[in-house]
Amino acid sequence: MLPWLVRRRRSLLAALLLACCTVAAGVGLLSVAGWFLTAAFLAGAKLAFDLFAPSALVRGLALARIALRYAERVTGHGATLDLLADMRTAVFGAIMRLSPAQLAGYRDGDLVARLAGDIDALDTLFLLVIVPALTALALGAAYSLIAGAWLPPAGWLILAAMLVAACIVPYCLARAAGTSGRHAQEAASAARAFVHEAVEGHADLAAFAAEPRAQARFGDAVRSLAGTRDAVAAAGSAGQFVQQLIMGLCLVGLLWLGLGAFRSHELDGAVWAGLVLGLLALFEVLGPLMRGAARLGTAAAAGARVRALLREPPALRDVPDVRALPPRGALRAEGLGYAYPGAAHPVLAGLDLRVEASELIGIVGASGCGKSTLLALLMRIHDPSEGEITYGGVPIRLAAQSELHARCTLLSQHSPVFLGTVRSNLLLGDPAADDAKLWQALEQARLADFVRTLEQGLDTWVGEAGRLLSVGQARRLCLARAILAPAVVWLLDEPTAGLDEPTQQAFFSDLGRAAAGRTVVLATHARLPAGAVDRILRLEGGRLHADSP
Ligand SMILES: Nc1ncnc2c1ncn2[C@@H]1O[C@H](COP(=O)(O)OP(=O)(O)OP(=O)(O)O)[C@@H](O)[C@H]1O
Repeated sequence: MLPWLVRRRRSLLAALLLACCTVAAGVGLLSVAGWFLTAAFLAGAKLAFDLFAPSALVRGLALARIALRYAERVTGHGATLDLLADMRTAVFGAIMRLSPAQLAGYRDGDLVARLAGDIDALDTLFLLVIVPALTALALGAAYSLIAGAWLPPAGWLILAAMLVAACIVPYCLARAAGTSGRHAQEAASAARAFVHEAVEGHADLAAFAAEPRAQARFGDAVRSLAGTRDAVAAAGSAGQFVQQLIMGLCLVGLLWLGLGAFRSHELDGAVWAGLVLGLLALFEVLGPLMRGAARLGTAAAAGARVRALLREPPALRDVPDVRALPPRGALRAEGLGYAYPGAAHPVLAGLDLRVEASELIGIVGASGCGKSTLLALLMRIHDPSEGEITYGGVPIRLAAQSELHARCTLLSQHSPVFLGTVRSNLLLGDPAADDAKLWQALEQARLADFVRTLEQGLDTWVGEAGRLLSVGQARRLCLARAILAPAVVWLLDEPTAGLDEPTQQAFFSDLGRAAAGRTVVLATHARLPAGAVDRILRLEGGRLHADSP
């Protein structure tokens, strides 16, 4: 967290300073009040005591403490929220750098857990550990000096008690609660991931009557979470107990040392009362520290999970000196080979392909023969194990990924509909598109008639993952988005899946017109009407073979 803490150092230091001032005002208030009341009582008989200055000081310190506490809370929480926002932005950026294949390695919901729960757990560190520990040490040292000036052994006693209570006890507590904290964080993340999966697969859980089993598994997950949290809370309570014990012993020590000094007339009775009450106020700072130390194990586990994500190197990086891609050009693959990690056989082996600019190519083949894999390689979602892909003569692995993705767009079987409206989903393809252009794309994707029937038209809410649309409508929405993208190469993977036969045929018949001079590589199982594409290739045995159109 150090780089983020350094970046927000001004507001964090301000929060720390305000916390020190607040505790100092509290200690001052109780010390002065204790001294004042005792001195006034002792002077009562003599009737010669200045009441005005000390009572003004007490009121001043009381008001200052309230104002400082407010300012400290506002600054401290503001700084922490900024810190959390910085971390979330960085983690989101780290997720975005990863390739789809790398992201597929994370359990559904786990990334959300890292972005939300893990980062939340880290906010413990500043407010509940760093601030109270530093405040306790700074003010403990200052108070020991003040007390030491009146009564030297009391100074040493307070210093020793603060060191033990602010450093040694929290350290031991953090160690004792570390394992339970880690388990608590893992259990919380598992429970989140479980909810995510259950919502995603709800229809299937219902269809297979698996809801009671899911319920039971979720019950186990949250019971294990409660158990680990109990252990963390128990460690925190033990820490508080030890802290109270140290505080009590220190207080008894101060009373005993003060009594000796009072009897031998080395210490004024009022000062003695002031020192005792001030010490009580000083110990207040340790309360949050014990709670924070108990949660350090959780924070450490959360930190490790976030760090692992931030440090995961992206599978695909731009080379240092990227080569510019021409605006248009032929797409070529030579000797292409690809095997999924751990697979016994390669999906593609020695595949050659040449698609001229503006050419429409259809790729057919049995399910599982590698059509989607080929399109993913052309889009550089993975790099081939063998061979080279070029666009306009430039190897795509030497080009900037952003430039390649500006040239090529992929409509895959897994293209998502995002939470939002028809319009917001379409604007992803072309953020500057006006309504006329959006309707034109909907027409080409054969979705315009349906959208016209909707009361709110383009501004109709499509729900999470397009749940308010049928599968076919969702695919057509993704297709319209691809049509809107300024890319000159369309890689279409089963674009008509979920459409009825007449609509499929109409889509293919319109494809040439919709593509309007773009290069199209279309993978499909559907029957292609005559003239829909310029050439049809069959993918078989990892290679492409000519097929009759
Ligand atoms: N992420 C993956 N990890 C491991 N193997 C994979 C992965 N994706 C696909 N495969 C395997 O690679 C092979 C080719 O899959 P691919 O999806 O490219 O075929 P396809 O021709 O598009 O199939 P379909 O027509 O059914 O969509 C299949 O045997 C599949 O099991």
